[in-house]
Amino acid sequence: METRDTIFAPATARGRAAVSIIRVSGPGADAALARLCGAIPEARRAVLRILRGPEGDPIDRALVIRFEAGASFTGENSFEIQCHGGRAVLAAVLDALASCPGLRLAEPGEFTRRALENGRLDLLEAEGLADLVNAETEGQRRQALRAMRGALGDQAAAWRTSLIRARALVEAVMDFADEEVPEDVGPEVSALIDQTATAMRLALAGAAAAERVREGFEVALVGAPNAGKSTLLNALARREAAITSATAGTTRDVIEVQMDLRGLPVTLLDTAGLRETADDIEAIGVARARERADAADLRIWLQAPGSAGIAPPEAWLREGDLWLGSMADVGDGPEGAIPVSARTGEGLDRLIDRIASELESRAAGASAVVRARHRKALEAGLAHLDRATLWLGRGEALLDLAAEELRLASAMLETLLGRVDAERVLDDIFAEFCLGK
Ligand SMILES: Nc1nc2c(c(=O)[nH]1)N(C=O)[C@@H](CNc1ccc(C(=O)N[C@@H](CCC(=O)O)C(=O)O)cc1)CN2
Ligand SMILES: Nc1nc2c(ncn2[C@@H]2O[C@H](COP(=O)(O)OP(=O)(O)OP(=O)(O)O)[C@@H](O)[C@H]2O)c(=O)[nH]1
Ligand SMILES: [Mg+2]
Repeated sequence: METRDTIFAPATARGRAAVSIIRVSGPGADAALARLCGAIPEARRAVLRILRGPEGDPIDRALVIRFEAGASFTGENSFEIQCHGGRAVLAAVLDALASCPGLRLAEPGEFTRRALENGRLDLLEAEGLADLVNAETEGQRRQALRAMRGALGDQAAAWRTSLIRARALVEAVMDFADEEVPEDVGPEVSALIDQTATAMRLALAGAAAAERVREGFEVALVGAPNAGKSTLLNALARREAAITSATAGTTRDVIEVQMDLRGLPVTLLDTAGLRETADDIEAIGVARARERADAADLRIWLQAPGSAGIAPPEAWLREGDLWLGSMADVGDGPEGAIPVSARTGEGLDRLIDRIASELESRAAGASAVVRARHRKALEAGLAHLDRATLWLGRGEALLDLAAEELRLASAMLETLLGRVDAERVLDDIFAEFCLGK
């Protein structure tokens, strides 16, 4: 086996902090540890040591934990330094590590990549781990934790087992083609394929919602100029994110504000007021407003009092979209619209409740298929299963084609689990990781 580099990196964010954690992993870990703090401590036990630089000069008094190969996050010999936070201490510890022979700074995600290569976790779990570190809301945290604990991996492994059995049965029939086949395996093969396909379809049905929870829902504020969209955005964001004015046509660019609505990640979009306009720049803004609102998960149409003529276009409001009577402090809005005043705060809580419960009901349908990569692998797998079923219905001469489709369907599940041609996806996935992860 090739000898690997020993890698190190801060595992905590840089900057002023009480404590910083630095990770070191690889065959040279023990030697580096001895150089930095003398005797090698017992494994998995926090010990307090004076860390020393290459000239023996003290750097810090820090906690050190050593992990042995086979019982560490990466699977390799490794150790952690929990030193005082702050730039100078961190820089000095990193310098001391860099001066150890064979040690180099890790690339983002490299510790997890080694954990994966050493079989400590699979690709789906590594992706879940990345999502957990990136999670900003409760909903994202819960979904990522499920993924990290193997939610989709367990299902995919079970589906793969069923498909391998189905293929073995088909191949047995092929091998016995000239002889008497012991029993009719057709019903069992069909049942295995149908059950697997049904379960995969169910998982796919929840993919869109799961991807939304991972990436965030988009909610667009739309309406005529001066309907109060930007003022409402600012009130919901609790900061002056957008310019507001009594001049119609103030907003041109789409303004995005990230929010946490009851644990769900939401990007709220403020858009240009919709109208026919001779102003070229405003017209671009209006086109962008239409485009983004159309693509958003939810549209909130604002209508100010006395603007009866500018109701939302029929085609616009889709199921779950909301219609607001804005500036409720000034006067009544149209019949059926939810009264809201960004000025007095009237109706804002109710509005947030309505948006949150609409998105919650969508998020409730989320499956473990949280990434486009997973969705595509399952879609491809299902297409192979459909073709397998087709060949199976065409008689014994085409059984080899069915067996091949079953093999390809299992291969898609292996891709999902990262067991085959993972290299290509690994670079993409680990590029999103933080340094030190
Ligand atoms: N200080 C510190 N905190 C941390 C981590 C870390 O590496 N260091 N983690 C890192 O991301 C997370 C915890 N995850 C970990 C996962 C596996 C192992 C580990 O040593 N696994 C061994 C032994 C398992 C056991 O004792 O049960 C193994 O899998 O063989 C350690 C941490 C979050 N908190
Ligand atoms: N009284 C009252 N005035 C409001 C309210 N919301 C907005 N306004 C006023 O209405 C005017 C237009 O508000 P904006 O938020 O800029 O309207 P907009 O929909 O973003 O307009 P465009 O960007 O031009 O499309 C401003 O003068 C706001 O102060 C409200 O709830 N009550
Ligand atoms: Mg505006």
